[in-house]
Amino acid sequence: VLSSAAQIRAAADSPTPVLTRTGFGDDFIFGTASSAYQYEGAASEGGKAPSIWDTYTHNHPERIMDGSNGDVADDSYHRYKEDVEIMKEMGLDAYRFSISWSRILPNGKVSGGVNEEGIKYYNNLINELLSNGIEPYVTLFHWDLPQALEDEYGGFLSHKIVDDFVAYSEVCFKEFGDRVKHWITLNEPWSFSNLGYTNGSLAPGRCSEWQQLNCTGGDSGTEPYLVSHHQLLAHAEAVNLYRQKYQETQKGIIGITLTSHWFVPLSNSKHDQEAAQRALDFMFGWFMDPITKGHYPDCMQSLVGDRLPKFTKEQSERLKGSFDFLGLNYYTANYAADSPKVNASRPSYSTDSRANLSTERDGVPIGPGTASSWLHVYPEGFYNLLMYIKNKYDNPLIYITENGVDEMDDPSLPLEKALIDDHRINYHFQHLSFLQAAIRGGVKVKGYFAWSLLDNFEWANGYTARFGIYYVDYRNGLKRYPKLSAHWFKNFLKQQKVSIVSQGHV
Ligand SMILES: OC[C@@H]1[C@@H](O)[C@H](O)[C@@H](O)c2nnnn21
Repeated sequence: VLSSAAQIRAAADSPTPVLTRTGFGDDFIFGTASSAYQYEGAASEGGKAPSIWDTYTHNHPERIMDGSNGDVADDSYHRYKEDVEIMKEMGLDAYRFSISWSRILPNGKVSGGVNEEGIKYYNNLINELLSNGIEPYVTLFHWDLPQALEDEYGGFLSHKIVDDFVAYSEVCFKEFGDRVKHWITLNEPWSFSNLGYTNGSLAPGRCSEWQQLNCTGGDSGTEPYLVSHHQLLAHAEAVNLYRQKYQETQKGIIGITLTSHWFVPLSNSKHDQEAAQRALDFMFGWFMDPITKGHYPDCMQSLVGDRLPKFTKEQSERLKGSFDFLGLNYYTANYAADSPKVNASRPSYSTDSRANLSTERDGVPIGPGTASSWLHVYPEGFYNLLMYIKNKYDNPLIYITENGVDEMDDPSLPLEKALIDDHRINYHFQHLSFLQAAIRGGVKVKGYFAWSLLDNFEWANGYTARFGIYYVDYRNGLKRYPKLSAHWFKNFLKQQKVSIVSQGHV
C-alpha cells in the first residue's frame, strides 16, 4: 500500500502527472450521481405525496443550515432534458439517479394506487438518457421514505416495511426493467440509520432524549440497529424477487450502495489499531458482513449484545450473496482511537464501537478541510478501503457510485470566480489515480460516478454546500454553468491527458 500511495503521491507532485481514461479499461464507465429529493423539486406536483424529507424540512427548517428544502431543488423534474444534454455534451456514459417512492406510490403501498404521472416522469427520464446513449443506474431508496408509511407504522422501525419495499420495487422492475439494467436497492443504509436515528441530523430526526439534540423522539442505542436490520431484510427480499421473477428475462444486475470512511489508527498502539478495525466493522461490516456471511460482525455481536437484532436461519440464507455488484461511496477518512469507557446508562450506536473517531491528530487535520465538517480529503484511504474489501470480502464486482467534494456557497463571489474549482479537479485526479492503482492491484471496479453533476440540496447543509461539477445559480433561475472541473472531466472523457491544476488557477 505505502509503495503505491507513495508512488501516486510522487506522480501527483511530479511536474506533469497525467491520468488517461484508457488506463481504466475499455469496459469501465464514467458517470455522475444524484438523488430524487436533492434534484427533482416538484415536491407536491405530478401526483407526488410527501416523503419524510418533505415533512422534516417543512416542520423543522431550523435543522437545515439555511432553512431550505427540496420543494424546487434543481427542478430536474421539469429540466431533465437540459441535464441529459449536459451529460451527453460532456461525454458521460451513465447517470445514477433515484426514484421517489412517494412519487410512484403516494401512500407508499400498491393498494393506495400507482401514480401514473410519476411512472411517466421516470419513463421520460430513462428514455431521454437512452436516446442520448447514457446508461441509467437506478437507486430504489435514497432516504425519501413515503410519509404515509412513517405515519402508519414508523417506516423502517417496523418489519412491515419489508413487504411494502418489495411491492414498490416490483412496480419499478415491471415498469422500467425492460430498459434499466443496473438496480441499486438502497443508498447508504449506514447514513439513513446512523444520521436519522443516532444523532437525528437527517430525517426523521430521531435520537435519545439525553443527547439533547432536539430530536423528535427515539433511542440512539436501539433504533439504529432496528432500522439497519429492516433495511437489510428489505434489500434481500427485493433482490430475491428480482432474481426469481425478472432477472432471467430482463438480464439486469442488482446491488446495494454502501458507504465507508477509511480509518487510520490515531497511534501505532495495538489498541488504536484494533479500534480502527472496529470502526470499519461498525460502519461498513454492519452491512457487508450480512450480505456476504449472513451475520453481523463478531465485534458488533459482542459489544452491542441483545440490542442487536438477530437474523433467522432463513433470513441469513436470503442475505448471503444478495448482490451482483457492490456500489461503494467513498469520500473521506477518520482517525480512530481506543475508547474503552462508555456510559452504560446511555447506550448509543456512536459509542458501542469503543472507537473514538476524529479528523485531526495533535491539532493537525487528517487532510485538507472542505465545506462539510465531516469531509477531509484523504485520497489514499480510497486505495486502502478498496484493497481491504478485495482481500476481506472475496473481491466483489464494485461500482464507485459516489465520490466528490464540495465548496461553500459564497453569494459575494462573482460568477466567474465561483466556477473556478481547482480543489475539485485535484480531488478527482487524486482519487481516480488511487482508484487506478487499486484496479492494477486486482480490485474489480467497473465504474465511477462523481458526486455530483449539479450543485443540489445537500441535506442538513441545504444549498450552502456545493458538490456539483456544474454550478446552479439559485439566485438566477437555477441556470446551470460548467465549473472548471466540468471542462476537466470532459477532456478526460474525450481521451485527452489531464493533470492536477496548481492552486490559485486563473
Ligand atoms: O454529502 C454528499 C453526498 C450526499 O449528497 C448524498 O446524497 C449521499 O449519498 C452521500 N453520501 N456521502 N456523501 N454523500
